[in-house]
Amino acid sequence: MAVESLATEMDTAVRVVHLASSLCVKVQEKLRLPSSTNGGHVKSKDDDSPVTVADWGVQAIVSWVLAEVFGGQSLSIVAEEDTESLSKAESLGLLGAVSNAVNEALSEAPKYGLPKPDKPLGSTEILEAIGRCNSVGGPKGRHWVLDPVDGTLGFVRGDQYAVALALIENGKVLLGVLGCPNYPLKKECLSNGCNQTTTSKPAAGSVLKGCVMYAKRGTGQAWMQPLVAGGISESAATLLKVSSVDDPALATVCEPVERANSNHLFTAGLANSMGVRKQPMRVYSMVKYAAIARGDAEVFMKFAQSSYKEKIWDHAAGVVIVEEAGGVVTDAGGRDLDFSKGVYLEGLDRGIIACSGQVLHEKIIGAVYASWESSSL
Ligand SMILES: Nc1ncnc2c1ncn2[C@@H]1O[C@H](COP(=O)(O)O)[C@@H](OP(=O)(O)O)[C@H]1O
Ligand SMILES: [Mg+2]
Repeated sequence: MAVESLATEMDTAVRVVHLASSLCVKVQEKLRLPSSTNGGHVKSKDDDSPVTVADWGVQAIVSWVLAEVFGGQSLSIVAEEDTESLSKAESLGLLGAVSNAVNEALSEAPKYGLPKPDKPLGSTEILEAIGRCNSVGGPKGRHWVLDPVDGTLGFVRGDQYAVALALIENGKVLLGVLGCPNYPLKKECLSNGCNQTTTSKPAAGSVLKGCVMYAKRGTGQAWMQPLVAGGISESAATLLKVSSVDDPALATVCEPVERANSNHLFTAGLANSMGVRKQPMRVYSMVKYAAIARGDAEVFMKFAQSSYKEKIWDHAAGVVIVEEAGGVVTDAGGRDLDFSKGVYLEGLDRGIIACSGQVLHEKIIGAVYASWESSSL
C-alpha cells in the first residue's frame, strides 16, 4: 500500500488522538480530587501496574471511531487493555465511569471532525469496542496499534503520559500519532514538572502545554499541533526537527523514570564513557520519543531487564515520528526494531536507542559494545 494513499488513515488517527487526549486531560484532573469523589479511577492490573478509566475510555473511543470510519469487519487493532477486569460484577461502578467518560468524549467528536453515535453507547457496546482490540498483529496485513495511555504511572502521578496510535502494514510502521497532553512548552519542565499554569495565563480555549505529534513514513516530515480545548487548531501545525547537536558533551539523554523499566546504572556508565556531561532527563512514557523528535533531547535509551519483552504499542508511533523528524531508532545492536512478529518486539538486541542523528548513534552503539561485557545485565 502506497503511503500517499493513507490520507484518511492519517487524518482520522490525528483527530481521534486529539479527542482521546481531551478525555485523558479530564480524567487526570479528576484524579487530583480526593479518592472518594474521583470515582475510583485507578485499579491495579495483575502485574501491579495501574489502569484507569482513561486507559479503557481511550481504547473504547479509538476502537469505535476506527470501526465507524473504516468498517468493523476487517479492522485489526492491537492494543494494551482487555475487558476482563472491567466485565466483572464488582466493576459495575468502574464501567459506569468509563461509559460516562466515553460518551462525554464522543458527544464532542463532531468538533474534532469525527462521527458520533446517534445515542450514547451502552456498556455492552463499550465493552465490545474495547474487546475488539484483541488482534495480535503479525507479518501480514494492516494492524492499528494502540497504547491508550502510555506511562500510566506518570498519568496517575499527574505527570507525563502519551496516547499512542500507529498503523502497521506488512510489518512496517506506516504512520504514527502521539498525543502528549502534558508536553510543556519549555523542555526543562519535562523532567522537573514546572507548573505550567503559573508562568502565564493561557488564552481562552487554549492551554500552555500539550500537543499531538504525527508522521507518515517516507515523507521526511513530522508535525506537531497544539492541544486546544474543545477541538483542533487546524492552522497551527508546525514541523518537527531533531536537534543538530552531535557532541555528547552537549547532549541530553532521556530515559524512563522507573528503575524497574531501565537499568539507570548501565545507561549512566554508557553516557559517561562517551562523554555525556548532563544529568539524564527522566520522563515517563513515549514522551521521550517526542522529546527527541522536537529537538528537546538528543538521546533516548532504554535497557529493560533481559526477562522483559518490549511491546509494539510502546514504540511504533514514537519510532516513525523520530525517524521522519530526522532521527535514528534501533536496538542496541544497531538493527531496526522488528514490528512484524506480533505483539512483542521479538529479537530485540538488549535495548532501545533513539538518537537525533547518526554521529551520536554510532558513538552509543560503540559504547554499548565496549561496556556490555563488564555490565551485570
Ligand atoms: N519491567 C519493565 N521493564 C521495562 N518496561 C516496562 C516494564 N514494565 C512495564 N514496562 C513498560 O514501560 C512503559 C512505561 O514506559 P516508561 O517507563 O518509559 O514510562 C509501560 O507502559 P504503560 O504505562 O503503557 O503500561 C510498559 O509498557
Ligand atoms: Mg505503554
